[in-house]
Amino acid sequence: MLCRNFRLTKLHRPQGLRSYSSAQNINLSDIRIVEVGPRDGLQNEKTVIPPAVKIELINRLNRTGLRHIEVGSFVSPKWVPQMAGTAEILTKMERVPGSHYPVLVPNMKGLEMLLRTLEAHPVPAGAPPLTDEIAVFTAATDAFSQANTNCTVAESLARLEGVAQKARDHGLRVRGYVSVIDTCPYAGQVDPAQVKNAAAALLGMGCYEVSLGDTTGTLNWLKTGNLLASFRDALPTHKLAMHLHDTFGQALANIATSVSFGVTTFDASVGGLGGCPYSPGATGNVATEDVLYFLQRPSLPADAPDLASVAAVGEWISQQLDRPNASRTGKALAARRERDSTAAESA
Ligand SMILES: CC(C)(COP(=O)([O-])OP(=O)([O-])OC[C@H]1O[C@@H](n2cnc3c(N)ncnc32)[C@H](O)[C@@H]1OP(=O)([O-])[O-])[C@@H](O)C(=O)NCCC(=O)NCCSC(=O)C[C@@](C)(O)CC(=O)[O-]
Repeated sequence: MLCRNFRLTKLHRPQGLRSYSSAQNINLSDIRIVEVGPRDGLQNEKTVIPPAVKIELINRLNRTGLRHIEVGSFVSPKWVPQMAGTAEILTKMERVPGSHYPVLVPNMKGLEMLLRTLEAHPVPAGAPPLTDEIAVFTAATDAFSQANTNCTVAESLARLEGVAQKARDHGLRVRGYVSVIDTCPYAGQVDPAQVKNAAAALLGMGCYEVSLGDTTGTLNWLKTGNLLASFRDALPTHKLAMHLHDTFGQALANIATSVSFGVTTFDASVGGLGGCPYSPGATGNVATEDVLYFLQRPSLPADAPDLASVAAVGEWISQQLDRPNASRTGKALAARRERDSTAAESA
């Protein structure tokens, strides 16, 4: 079990840090998971996934206690075919009051498509909206931004400013992403100042939170610490989230470092689903099951997501996609379940 309060000692300070005033006591009950499996997890799959499977995935995730689930994208189906049909998913999936179901929007056309969907499907008074949140995304490098959205970072920020304004005018919350915070598959090592500038621009246009994407999964605990330390005094930590692909198996260590810097929101993907279509070789996000196991502690809040239920969803979706379960915790729990049931049968 992790101790309730996590503090880095002097011995563990990332190199180059003389003072560590941002290391602070974190109440682990404050940690929030944004489940991105239905969007980031599925967008890279090679075979077409029927909408019914995507809807069932979201419904099952709803029942685990996860309360923030990214459910799709209003992006060009020519660029990311797997995200076609997000409007249908929004209108057919179950919604839990108080939960958030963000969808990715790259431009005004995407936002208008979402607004038309909301208008065409009014919900009864008192029922939760189809969604109350969009996510906009940019990158730290022009090269990645061009590959992902066919424009430079400056052009994407100019485009997103109007999108964020209009979304907020329609009562939608806006979350932001910055991709390639450490290494860009096209431009190499990224200057932290580029990450900081992009994140500051997103916060400046009204994003309530910016999720920092280690798209290529190259961060380690020390680099994570140095990156977050470089943002001190420039970006409000409580408005930052970490979106950590687990390509090099470092995501949990990077979460531990991020927690010590006061970051309390982490994106994760059930079963470790995913990759990024514009980051060749990148694997999925850190698995939700692994994050829950990592954070588990003796007294969990009553409404915390349930690890066993999330692991069962990870098993189910891995079978649906005919792929190995990428969550180590998920695999360990499945093996334990099998062993217990064999023992029960032979008793
Ligand atoms: C941004 C564009 C559209 C620009 O793409 P473009 O080709 O420059 O767009 P355009 O404005 O020239 O339009 C071209 C065609 O796309 C259509 N179009 C235009 N906009 C839309 C829209 N919103 N929805 C549906 N269709 C759209 C438009 O109507 C037109 O259709 P046509 O006349 O040829 O039939 C494109 O590059 C795109 O969709 N990119 C999305 C890429 C994407 O989804 N990437 C993955 C998500 S980001 C990610 O995974 C990283 C993250 C967030 O997880 C964090 C991390 O890990 O780093």
